[in-house]
Amino acid sequence: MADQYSMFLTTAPPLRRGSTPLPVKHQLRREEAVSEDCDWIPGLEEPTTLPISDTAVPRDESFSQSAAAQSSYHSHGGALRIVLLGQNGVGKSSLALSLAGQSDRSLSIDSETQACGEGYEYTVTVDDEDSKVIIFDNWKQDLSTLQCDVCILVFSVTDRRSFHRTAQLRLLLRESQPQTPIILVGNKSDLVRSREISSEEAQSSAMMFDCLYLELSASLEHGTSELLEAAVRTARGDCVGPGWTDGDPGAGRRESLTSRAKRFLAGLVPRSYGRDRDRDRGRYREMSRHRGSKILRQKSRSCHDLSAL
Ligand SMILES: Nc1nc2c(ncn2[C@@H]2O[C@H](COP(=O)(O)OP(=O)(O)OP(=O)(O)O)[C@@H](O)[C@H]2O)c(=O)[nH]1
Repeated sequence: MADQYSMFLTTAPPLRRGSTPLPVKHQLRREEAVSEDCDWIPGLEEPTTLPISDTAVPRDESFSQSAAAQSSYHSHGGALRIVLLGQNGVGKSSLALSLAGQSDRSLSIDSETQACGEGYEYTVTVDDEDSKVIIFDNWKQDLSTLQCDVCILVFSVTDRRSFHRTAQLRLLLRESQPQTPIILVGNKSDLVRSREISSEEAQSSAMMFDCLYLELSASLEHGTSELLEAAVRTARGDCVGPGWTDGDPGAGRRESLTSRAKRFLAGLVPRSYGRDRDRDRGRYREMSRHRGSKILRQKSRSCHDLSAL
């Protein structure tokens, strides 16, 4: 009995002060515990207490270790490396193929990535500038060793779990790859009836993580050219933030946390509220000018113009 007790003492984990922040992996587990509809990804449950930079990275089918090349784009002849990450079945492969069909270059498989059975290399022209691009749709390396110029996190708008998965991936990336720019992509926008994630929800989420959100359909090739352009600009370092629009003079500047928070809150208010209020005010002024305020004071009983009530 005494031996058992001493064994317990030697193997028990060290006590953690309440004020000590939990490792990200544990935070994610806690998040799962309080979330009703977010299933935990089995690959993240591997028993380990090592820091995330060592082992605590997702290991689903897209994340198994491999000896594939992992050098930065500088050692890839200046090619911009774009990686697609996301839950299985969200359409990463379809998207990679669709992106490959979006430029006027001849598609070819890069010799190095061909050996890994993944990756498409081609040249694309964005903003009158040619760029060599390599797209990986099935990154098989440890996430902490990921070296790319932009990371596209893909979820399916018809699958809430895949949306939560991108949130988990964003946390892991921010932890291990804080400099890697991220673009959030909601795929399968063509499946309107089975949609589970609204554009507003995804947009708000993207704002909180300071990344661009794009919605598209890889099957219909709708929105994929916009994604390719945004990915190339981001990879080049031409900042494409959440508030970025084509030709925006503010492009390249980082938005302050305050204005991001404001826009996030604005996204939570029903969009029609402000519009309708302004429209009604405008209508009131218009009517006052043409018909006189006397008419407005008479409340209409007509069902055709409820705004007069
Ligand atoms: N309706 C619709 N279906 C899509 C779209 N994109 C992909 N799919 C379908 O979703 C399924 C999964 O697509 P994949 O491209 O294999 O998804 P993946 O993320 O690469 O999956 P894994 O290789 O398992 O990681 C396929 O049946 C595709 O045809 C889309 O935009 N709309």
